[in-house]
Amino acid sequence: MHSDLTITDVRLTPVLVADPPLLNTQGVHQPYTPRLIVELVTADGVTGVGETYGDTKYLELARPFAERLKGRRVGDLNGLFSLADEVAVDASRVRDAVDVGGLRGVQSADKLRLSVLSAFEVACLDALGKALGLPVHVLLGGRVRDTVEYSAYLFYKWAGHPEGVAAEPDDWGAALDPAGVVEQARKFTERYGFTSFKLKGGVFPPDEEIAAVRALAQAFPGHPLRLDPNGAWSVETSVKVAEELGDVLEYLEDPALGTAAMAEVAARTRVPLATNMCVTTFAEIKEAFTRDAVQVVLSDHHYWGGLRNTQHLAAVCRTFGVGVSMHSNTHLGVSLAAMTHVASTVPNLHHACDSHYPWQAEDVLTERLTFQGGTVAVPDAPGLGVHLDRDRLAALHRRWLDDDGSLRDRDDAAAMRVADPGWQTPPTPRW
Ligand SMILES: O=C([O-])C(=O)C[C@H](O)[C@@H](O)C(=O)[O-]
Ligand SMILES: [Mg+2]
Repeated sequence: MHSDLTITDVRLTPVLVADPPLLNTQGVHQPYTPRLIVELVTADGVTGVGETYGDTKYLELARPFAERLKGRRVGDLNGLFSLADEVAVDASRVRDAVDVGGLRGVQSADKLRLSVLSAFEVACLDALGKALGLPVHVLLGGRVRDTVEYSAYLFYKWAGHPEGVAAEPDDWGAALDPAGVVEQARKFTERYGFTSFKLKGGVFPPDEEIAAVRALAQAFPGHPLRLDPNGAWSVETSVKVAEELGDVLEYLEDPALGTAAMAEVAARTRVPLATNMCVTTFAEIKEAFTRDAVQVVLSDHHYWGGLRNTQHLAAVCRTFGVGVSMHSNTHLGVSLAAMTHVASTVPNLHHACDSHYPWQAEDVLTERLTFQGGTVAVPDAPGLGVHLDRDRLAALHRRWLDDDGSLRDRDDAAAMRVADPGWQTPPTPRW
């Protein structure tokens, strides 16, 4: 085959995607969330697509990265890492604190770079797969399962965004107590067939969240349950919750903030601890694994630096007897396809992956990916196996263009201030 896989054009399309009023410990989701769609075009006219965070700090890096990509080949995946190193990160973008709108550990320049690189890596793999007539999972070594299991990602939520805020309505209703959480879980099972459940916690005092998980355990006996307060609890509170829910939890996710606190909790409970906050980079693995601070790492190909880095992470976890699964943040179908391809290739993936996708009624694809029995079938068409719907992409981009800038950077605390003007990001531990 003599196809010319040189990248001749790169298109960056920031979009704003409708998001329901989902609550977390920092605040509430904005009515629209920024995402970035990346397209690479090769000399032969093959287009590859990727997706990542769309906030300004990612766009700032994606633009120079895109310029540097032109003239390179889509198969040069290793070269992406040296290219990323060349892109300067504005120091003001890197704060020694948990991300204001993503709850995915401490921000660093490298993590920002990797979060951008990952979209280009996925787009390269998509283009390569299309050019070769092979699905992305084959380029990653081949799938070891035909379907990938996802869990129902339950959130406390309001019925709607605050009055006066422009937003798309949703049909999920409010969920602010145990009965509301169980009802939401039932909708998830009816609509998508999910059989395991994760509740986003850190929103209400721990006793209320314990009651919600107990109610889930009663409504869905024997089903895997997780609770994730995003580091909102002290070590003592974490241990207490672990004791009270030890008989029903598959794992407790990031009960306390940071490796030291997680190690202390882990030493005092038999409930496995999972994280997408204290192990978010390769550099954080050694200390966490040495201290036995976490038993499951939730990879996220966006900030771990792509699909191949996710496989590397899984191999490290396997070596150390640590479990692996996948974290998610608000995302569209391009990312769900990428997650599904890589998850299908990881032999040691024994927990259902997270996905926000059911919360996103909007997408940029001609055909949405579907969950059946809580699983997504691994696409076998060339590349990611998805196609962009240009009209939808243009409409979501138009929304981004029309925004006055207030929604272009996700900030859950700012969104909460619309309803509660005195709201500040709560200090941790909150309880
Ligand atoms: O597992 C997690 O920590 C997440 O999914 C982080 C997200 O930011 C979640 O808290 C959210 O969407 O509010
Ligand atoms: Mg989490």
